[in-house]
Amino acid sequence: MATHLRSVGKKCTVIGGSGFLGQHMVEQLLEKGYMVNVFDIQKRFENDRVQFFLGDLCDKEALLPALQGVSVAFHCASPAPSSDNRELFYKVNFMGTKAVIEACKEAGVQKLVLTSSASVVFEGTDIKNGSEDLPYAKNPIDYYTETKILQEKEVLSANDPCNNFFTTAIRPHGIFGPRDPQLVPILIQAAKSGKMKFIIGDGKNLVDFTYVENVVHGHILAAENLQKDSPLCGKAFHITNDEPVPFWAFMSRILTGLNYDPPKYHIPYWLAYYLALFLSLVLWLLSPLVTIKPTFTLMRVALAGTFHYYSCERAKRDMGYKPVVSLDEAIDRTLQSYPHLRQAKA
Ligand SMILES: NC(=O)c1ccc[n+]([C@@H]2O[C@H](COP(=O)([O-])OP(=O)(O)OC[C@H]3O[C@@H](n4cnc5c(N)ncnc54)[C@H](O)[C@@H]3O)[C@@H](O)[C@H]2O)c1
Ligand SMILES: CC(C)CCC[C@@H](C)[C@H]1CC[C@H]2C3=C(CC[C@]12C)[C@@]1(C)CC[C@H](O)[C@@H](C(=O)O)[C@@H]1CC3
Repeated sequence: MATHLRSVGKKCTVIGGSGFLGQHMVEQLLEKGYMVNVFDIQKRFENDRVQFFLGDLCDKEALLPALQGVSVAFHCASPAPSSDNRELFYKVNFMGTKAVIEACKEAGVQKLVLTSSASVVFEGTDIKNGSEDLPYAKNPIDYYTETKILQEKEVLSANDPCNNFFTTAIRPHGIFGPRDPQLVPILIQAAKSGKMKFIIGDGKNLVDFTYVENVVHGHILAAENLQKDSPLCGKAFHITNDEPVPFWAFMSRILTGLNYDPPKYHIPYWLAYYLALFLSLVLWLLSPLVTIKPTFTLMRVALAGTFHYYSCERAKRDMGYKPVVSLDEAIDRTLQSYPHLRQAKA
């Protein structure tokens, strides 16, 4: 109730509001009484209560109309990690984020909440209950992560209380839920083509998978607690389900829930890693002739074979965060939302 009263009459803009996370953000913000603008390069849904602004976030002039009269901007736009396009990541995540910051300041937006990623500290080695104090990855595992680091640094250093401009970053990890175009669809595609037979490593590595509604909840709490002298100013926060789970148990639960066999043969982590490295070299050599998107990338193998779970104590302490949907419930809801990916029983 208190949250609802505080949010009445608030106007916000969701940059990237047509995306997976963005659409869920829009739905919950509307439910909480916010007036919502969406700025995105594409329009992917219809809603009379939302004002759409189509454009590229790299263009400050295009952003300005979407930010007029707005007190909070949520920036959750990014090229898809699978696009593997170095120039595009740099242009949108780094240069584009600079344009977002400039446009927010020019339009008089007071709060900017960035969707960063817990992967900004991940280098392919184990992280157990990692806090936000871990250093940024010195050797980020892919271009996407490299530019998420640049982006987060840019947003956090733009925090400027003297000019009434406050910034914060949310670092989710492994977002999943209805309409996710990435995790479940890629997994099922791999299963359909017979590539999900192997468990990389011993299968005991714990990781975070975070239900999209919890991620949205974290963003809204961040916006509502971001103000002068608050501990959120210029800081990053992990938002997770706070229930780390073995990577392969989670994958198996999704696969069996959609009637696919779970992987059962183990291959050593080092073997999968060198195979993915060899594959990426071959694809790089072939790249002038043909473009192939491999299922097993170095990033995916590293994520599948190591521990990577994070503490969300800082978010609990500074913004009163607590997951609103448990992992069990989240998996059930997600499975129910993909009837078209379910394999008919033989
Ligand atoms: N999905 C995950 O597991 C995950 C985990 C951690 C962090 N994140 C971050 O969360 C955010 C949202 O991710 P998502 O999974 O919803 O991705 P998504 O691809 O579904 O949505 C991204 C949106 O950004 C828009 N966009 C891309 N380039 C743009 C541009 N130049 N101008 C305007 N709009 C543009 C796209 O059209 C799309 O609607 C991203 O910043 C991503 O880095 C995602
Ligand atoms: C070995 C396979 C074929 C497993 C297939 C599942 C993968 C497609 C997903 C498992 C973990 C996912 C993940 C991401 C993408 C999809 C997976 C690799 C991210 C890299 C997407 C971008 C986010 O910023 C990352 C984050 O920090 O949360 C994701 C990490 C997990």
